[in-house]
Amino acid sequence: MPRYAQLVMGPAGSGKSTYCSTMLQHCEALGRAVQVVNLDPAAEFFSYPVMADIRELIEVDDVMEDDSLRFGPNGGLVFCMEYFANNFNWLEESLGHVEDDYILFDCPGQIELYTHLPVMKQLVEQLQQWEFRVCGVFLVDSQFMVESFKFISGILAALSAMISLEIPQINIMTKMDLLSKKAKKEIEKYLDPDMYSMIEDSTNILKSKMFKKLTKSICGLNFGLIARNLEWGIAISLQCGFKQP
Ligand SMILES: Nc1nc2c(ncn2[C@@H]2O[C@H](COP(=O)(O)OP(=O)(O)OP(=O)(O)O)[C@@H](O)[C@H]2O)c(=O)[nH]1
Repeated sequence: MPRYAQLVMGPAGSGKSTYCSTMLQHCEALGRAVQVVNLDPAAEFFSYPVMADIRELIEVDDVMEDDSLRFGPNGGLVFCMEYFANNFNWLEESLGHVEDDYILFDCPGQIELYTHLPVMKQLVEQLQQWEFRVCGVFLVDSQFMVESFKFISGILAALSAMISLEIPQINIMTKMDLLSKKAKKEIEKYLDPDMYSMIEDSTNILKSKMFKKLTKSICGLNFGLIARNLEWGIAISLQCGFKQP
């Protein structure tokens, strides 16, 4: 039997841990066994039980306090993730070998891990060798997607993770409950975007002529097709128990 894994990715604060905790509750309610692994060596708090926690292997604080390394928070995180990549046997031991596993990996928020550093790709390959079918779940805070140029930057981040990891990926807009009624309506157009009308939106909002021109040329690329192929979904906030403020 194959095993299944979701890599839950996205910028800092986009809702990765909340997604994992909500999925766990949701699957429990459906009677499906799902486990969560924390892969963020800088995590301070999460509200779900973990089957494994990277902080048992290495923690950012320890790396930053090490006088011979002298890393700041970002360098420290990259160091931790490289250390993790050299010690996948820790993960193998922690996961054990139960058939029909379904595991959510709560990943760190540093975007460079998904766009150009090799560690997440190495993790994907390792999981595949252990017979996991791996899927990416890329979260973006919907509040950062309500304007066209922000949407374009969101799809570029998601696209770059998808290309670098080469796995099926679902892209999710989170925190919908925090949007105003108007913004919620607005955001629907991003589910099936028409980049030509977005060019108009962006050029009305942006003040700098150069930035307008750049946004226009980016929209002019075949972004409509890319955005549609990325298949955005919306995290159902009510799953998380959040209420409209
Ligand atoms: N209102 C609302 N708040 C949310 C939602 N999802 C997450 N949050 C809040 O957003 C904050 C960040 O959420 P996390 O789940 O910790 O985000 P993360 O991506 O794991 O954060 P990092 O691990 O720091 O990268 C927390 O205060 C959450 O309670 C949502 O759908 N609605």
